[in-house]
Amino acid sequence: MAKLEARNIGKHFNSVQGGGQSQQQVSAIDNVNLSIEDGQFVCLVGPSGCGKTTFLNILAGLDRPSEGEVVLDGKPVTETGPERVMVFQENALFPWLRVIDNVEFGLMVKGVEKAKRNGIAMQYLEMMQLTKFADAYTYQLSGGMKQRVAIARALAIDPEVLLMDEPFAALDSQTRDLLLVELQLIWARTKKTIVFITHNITESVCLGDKVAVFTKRPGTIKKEVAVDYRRPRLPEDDGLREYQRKVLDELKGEIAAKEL
Ligand SMILES: Nc1ncnc2c1ncn2[C@@H]1O[C@H](COP(=O)(O)OP(=O)(O)OP(=O)(O)O)[C@@H](O)[C@H]1O
Repeated sequence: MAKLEARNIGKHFNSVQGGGQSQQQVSAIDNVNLSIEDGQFVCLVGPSGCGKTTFLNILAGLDRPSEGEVVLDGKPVTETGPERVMVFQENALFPWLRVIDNVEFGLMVKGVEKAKRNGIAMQYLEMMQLTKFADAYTYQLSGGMKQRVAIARALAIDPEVLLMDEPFAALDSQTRDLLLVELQLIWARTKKTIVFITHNITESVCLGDKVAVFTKRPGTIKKEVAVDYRRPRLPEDDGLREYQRKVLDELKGEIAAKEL
C-alpha cells in the first residue's frame, strides 16, 4: 500500500476580474494522480504557475481539492496533521525567537515538556551542524543556515512525511549543492517520505527516487521519471545526465524557452 496517494485531484479557484465586476474560474490542477511509497523521495517539477504549490497544499491538508482525494496510510486526508509537515522557500522562521526556540516550537505546541523538547531540538541542530548557533537569532544566520534551521524544526516534530516547497530556491548555488548532499544523508538516516518541489532539473534528479513532471496549467502529471542511481548523489555526477535529459525532454513542450 502506498504511504501517500493522490487520486484524480483537481482544484479550481474563483478569481475576481475587472475590479470585482466579474468572477472567473481558474483551473489550477486537473486529474493529478501520484502514488508515493513509504520512505520514497519524490520531486515535482513543472512550469511556473502549473499548480505544484496548490498540489502540495492539498497533500498537506492546508487546502481542499475540488475533485478527487488524498489518502494517507489508506485513510482520506481532510485536514492538516502532525504526520505531514511543510518546509517553505524562506522566511518561515520566527525572527523574534532564538534558533533553539524555533526548533522547539512545534514540540511546545504538542505539549512536550521543556527539558525533553530542548534535548530533541539540540539533537536535530547537531544533525544540521548548527549546535553553536542554538542561542543566535535567525537574522544573524545566512540563508543556508536558516533553511537548515527550518528543516531541523520540521524534523523535530518527527513527521512521517516532509512536504518541501522549493526550500533551496533562494540559496546561492554553493550552499544549495551542500544542502543537496546533506538532505540526502538526513533522509537516509531518518527514512522520511519526502515530496519536494523544485524548478531546478539538476536538483530534481539529484534528490528524487522519481521525478513527477507536470504539464502547464491546469497541471497534471504527464510523466514520472524514475532515477535509478547510487546515493549520495552529487549535482555534478555524470551518471545523472541521462535522467536530466529525460526530465528536460518532458518539460520542453510545457515551458517557454526563457524558463529553461
Ligand atoms: N488562492 C488562489 N486564488 C486564486 N488563484 C490561485 C490561488 N492559488 C493559486 N492560484 C492560481 O493557481 C495557479 C497555480 O498556482 P501555484 O502557485 O500552485 O503554481 P506553482 O506551479 O506552484 O507556481 P510556481 O512554480 O510559480 O511557484 C496559478 O494560476 C495561480 O495564480
